[in-house]
Amino acid sequence: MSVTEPATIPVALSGRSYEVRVGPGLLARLGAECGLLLRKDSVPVVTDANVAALYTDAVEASLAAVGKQARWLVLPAGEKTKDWAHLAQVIDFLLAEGVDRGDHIVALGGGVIGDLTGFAAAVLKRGCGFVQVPTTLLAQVDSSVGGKTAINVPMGKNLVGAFHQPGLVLADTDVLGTLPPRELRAGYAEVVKYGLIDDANFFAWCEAKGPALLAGDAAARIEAVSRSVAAKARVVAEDERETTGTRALLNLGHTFGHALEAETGYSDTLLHGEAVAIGMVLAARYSVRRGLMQQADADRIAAHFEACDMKADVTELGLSCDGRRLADHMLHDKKMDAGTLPFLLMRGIGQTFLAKDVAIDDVAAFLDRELKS
Ligand SMILES: NC(=O)c1ccc[n+]([C@@H]2O[C@H](COP(=O)([O-])OP(=O)(O)OC[C@H]3O[C@@H](n4cnc5c(N)ncnc54)[C@H](O)[C@@H]3O)[C@@H](O)[C@H]2O)c1
Ligand SMILES: O=C(O)C(=O)C[C@@H](O)[C@H](O)[C@H](O)COP(=O)(O)O
Ligand SMILES: [Zn+2]
Repeated sequence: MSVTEPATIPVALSGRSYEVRVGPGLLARLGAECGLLLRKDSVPVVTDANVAALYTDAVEASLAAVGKQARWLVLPAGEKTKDWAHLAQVIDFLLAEGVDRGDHIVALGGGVIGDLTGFAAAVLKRGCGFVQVPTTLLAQVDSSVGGKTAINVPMGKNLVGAFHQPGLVLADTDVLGTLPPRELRAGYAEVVKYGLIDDANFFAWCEAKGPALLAGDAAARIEAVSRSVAAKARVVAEDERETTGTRALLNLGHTFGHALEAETGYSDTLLHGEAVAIGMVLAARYSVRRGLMQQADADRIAAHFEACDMKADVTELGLSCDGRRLADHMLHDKKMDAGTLPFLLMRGIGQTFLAKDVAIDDVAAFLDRELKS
């Protein structure tokens, strides 16, 4: 077991603050770290089949160490699990387990398990507690923090959900060691996002350390997760429910990205983080088209993803649709407001802002050119 102490990052919300603990060895201490949040002898744990195959024993041992027993619900892995049918399955499981409103359940897995279990916790008896134990880079740097929970529906991504904050987040950076390289890269896109939003120094850090992080550098992983969580915690503390526009900054690349995910059917063809990476490059290029950003900055972003062996260009997806079709997907975006769609654009690296004067027809024309170039 590692002796390195975890970093503790508070998410300061009025009256309901919680901690995100980041570091190696946390999974082995799950039971102890949760402490009084776990009130009963049995602890419902929702996970997916890949994670269960790797970490069942560690979780059971850590709970046994504090006299508790895990009760498992193991779901299929993948984005398609974030749907109505699996939501019903989680809720039926929690009801059968006799979960009360004051209890905490455990979401052990990536963003799919976290979003789904968090949403189930939000609606179970009008809200029970939950602990996020994120096991992907994406979930550690982004989805486990901030309380956005949701499922996908045929009309679009995350269209049914709730804001429901976890009671605790435990990000064990050791578990990233078993994550497939493709998933690691997808999660890394959301790390780079924080640099692009408002921290050019962090983007430069990504350029310097990203390849090492992806290759397995443990210190770089801990630093990336800690800095990303701190950045997200600051934004969420300022605008928990995305009402002032501050939290919308976290959506950089997502309007394009979610449209690409919809077009590829939420399949393994395109992971969320992969869509976000391409979406951020598109946002940068569209910002150049509007005369807001230097071409060199947009090129620098694409070059960084390419240096990390990631797709940066939408043409690499081989889509057969046109720009209008992608723009039509965007009309289901939750940022839509009285017929207009605010867009996250950039004046430079680390200078993202919410533009409210973007015409969807112009975006469709831009995408047409990008898809053909
Ligand atoms: N709520 C939010 O704020 C927020 C933020 C970003 C993304 N999201 C959502 O998160 C989802 C994507 O999450 P994700 O990228 O974590 O995908 P995921 O949950 O599907 O996990 C990716 C894959 O990695 C496997 N896996 C997980 N941990 C592992 C480990 N330690 N070792 C080996 N395999 C492991 C999983 O079984 C799965 O096959 C999307 O639905 C996205 O919309 C939500
Ligand atoms: O936490 C947020 O706020 C985000 O926007 C983080 C995103 O990375 C994440 O993908 C989120 O689920 C997207 O939110 P949505 O409101 O566009 O569904
Ligand atoms: Zn995202």
